[in-house]
Amino acid sequence: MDASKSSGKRHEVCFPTPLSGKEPREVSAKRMKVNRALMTFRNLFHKLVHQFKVNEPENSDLNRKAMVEAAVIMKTKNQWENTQRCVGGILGIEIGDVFQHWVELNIVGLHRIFWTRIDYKIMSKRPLATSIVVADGYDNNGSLVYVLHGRNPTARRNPVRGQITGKGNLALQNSMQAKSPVRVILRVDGNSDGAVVSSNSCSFVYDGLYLVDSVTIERGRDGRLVYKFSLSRILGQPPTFLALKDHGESSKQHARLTPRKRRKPRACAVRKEIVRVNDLSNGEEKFTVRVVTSNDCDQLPTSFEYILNNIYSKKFEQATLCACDCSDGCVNKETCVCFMKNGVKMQNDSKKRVVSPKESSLIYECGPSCKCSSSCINRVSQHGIRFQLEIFLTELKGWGVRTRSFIPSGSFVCEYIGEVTHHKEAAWKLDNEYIFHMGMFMMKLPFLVFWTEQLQYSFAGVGKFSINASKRGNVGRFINHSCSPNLLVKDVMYDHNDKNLPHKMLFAARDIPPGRELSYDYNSFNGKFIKFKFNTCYCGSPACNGKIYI
Ligand SMILES: C[S@@+](CC[C@H](N)C(=O)[O-])C[C@H]1O[C@@H](n2cnc3c(N)ncnc32)[C@H](O)[C@@H]1O
Repeated sequence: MDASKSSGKRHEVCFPTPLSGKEPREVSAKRMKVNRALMTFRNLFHKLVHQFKVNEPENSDLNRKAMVEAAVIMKTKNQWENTQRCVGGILGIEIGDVFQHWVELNIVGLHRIFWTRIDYKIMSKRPLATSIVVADGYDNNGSLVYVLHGRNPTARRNPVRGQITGKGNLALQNSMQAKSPVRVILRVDGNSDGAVVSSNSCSFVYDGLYLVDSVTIERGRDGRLVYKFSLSRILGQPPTFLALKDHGESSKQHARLTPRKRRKPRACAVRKEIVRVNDLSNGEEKFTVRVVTSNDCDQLPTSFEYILNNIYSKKFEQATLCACDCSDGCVNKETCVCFMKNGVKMQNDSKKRVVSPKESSLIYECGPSCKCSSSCINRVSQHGIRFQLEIFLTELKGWGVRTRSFIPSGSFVCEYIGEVTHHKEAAWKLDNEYIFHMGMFMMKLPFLVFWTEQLQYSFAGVGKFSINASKRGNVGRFINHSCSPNLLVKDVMYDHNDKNLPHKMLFAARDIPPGRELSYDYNSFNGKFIKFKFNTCYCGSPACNGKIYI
């Protein structure tokens, strides 16, 4: 029975949301808060899991326990964001954002209710749906179908035929009648093999605002009522990270995205793109680096030699780094001398991720002089790229790089590789777009004796060396600048001991969904350029300061 006939029309205009009228700065400030809350949660969660593993090795439900406890601790410290329930978009959260655990949805205010699929707000004494978590699928018309089960047939007070019961179901029906937008969060299956990562092998992706078009009520085989809500995505919203799939992509994790399996390509998705080069690295990288352009453009990047390691000028003396003699894969961080140099804060977890990318600017990894094997857990960024990356033509910034896989926050993405040269001999005075200036490590000064090496490093200035990737380089040379970047640059030492020549490693500053352009901040100290002259920045971020230093 159709409780409400759909008009059949797609909804063209976005409904007023809490975001309308907000200043771009307010939006980006809130986004930073949301990201900070997520980072705090993940650090706390990892710490608690570790603690529980030691104290309760028998407990098989440690992850869930740690998750709930971390969320409760944050709640008592008022560290949750967007704590008021509201209808529409949520400040600081963008379409395509990925969440690793259900409680993360609660902490950032996207879906305030725990473990229940429909969240609602009471308005004028009636429940109105605010958000739903969906794991169902799409029908042949491209509408999202959301199936809910009603009462047990043996229950005494069975509802009158056709009547909707349950607050959540009622809320969705009310949203349909009021034409009120509902946030849709897709539950995506995945496991931790480098694609979609989550401790409970599923993630959650914010897919934007939808309208409830219709509801049908049927009786299931077991006699229970089955409510089938049909929803359509409000047009005019950015395409989600599944746009790549709409164009015939068949990457490993796309196949796992159950909610969109049967979805038809949409008119608003990205233009048709053609793979021009299958692997720019010619098989050198572990994952292909392909080049794509739209079908009406056959441009290719200007030629350069793809290299996997920096090329140093012979003049540089590179003292040997002190090495560890661990035989346990460096799991004991208190005995590994390389790990110890990173200070008390742990730099990576067992999934080979930097736990908190913001913590330290200088990271020591084990290297060729160490006794440990190349699979030791303190060798995170020296084995090349770990995700499928793609070079594509941006509208205003020339070539750019985007990811084809989900990149979890804190993961190593790639190194900025090229020819390491002294400023005197570098071509940076010319119009060279591919120069990365290195920082300078301050030598220990008598009045700074109490400073740790890390602290001194943070106050270092611009150094004498730069990485020139104009003739030789890797995928890193194509990564553009953004004033709200999703990558962070870290200095990593592993094969030599000259702190003026660290490896410039790029790590994910947050979860990065497939299809998203990668960017870092050229204008920061550990960015690409010295502040000599600037061009107009086209990063398009609400926080854009309009300038990119070159
Ligand atoms: C290292 S290259 C990045 C790859 C480059 N887009 C290309 O086509 O090869 C740096 C150059 O990219 C351009 N670029 C990077 N980010 C930009 C931004 N946000 N706005 C404008 N231009 C940008 C500038 O021309 C800059 O000198």
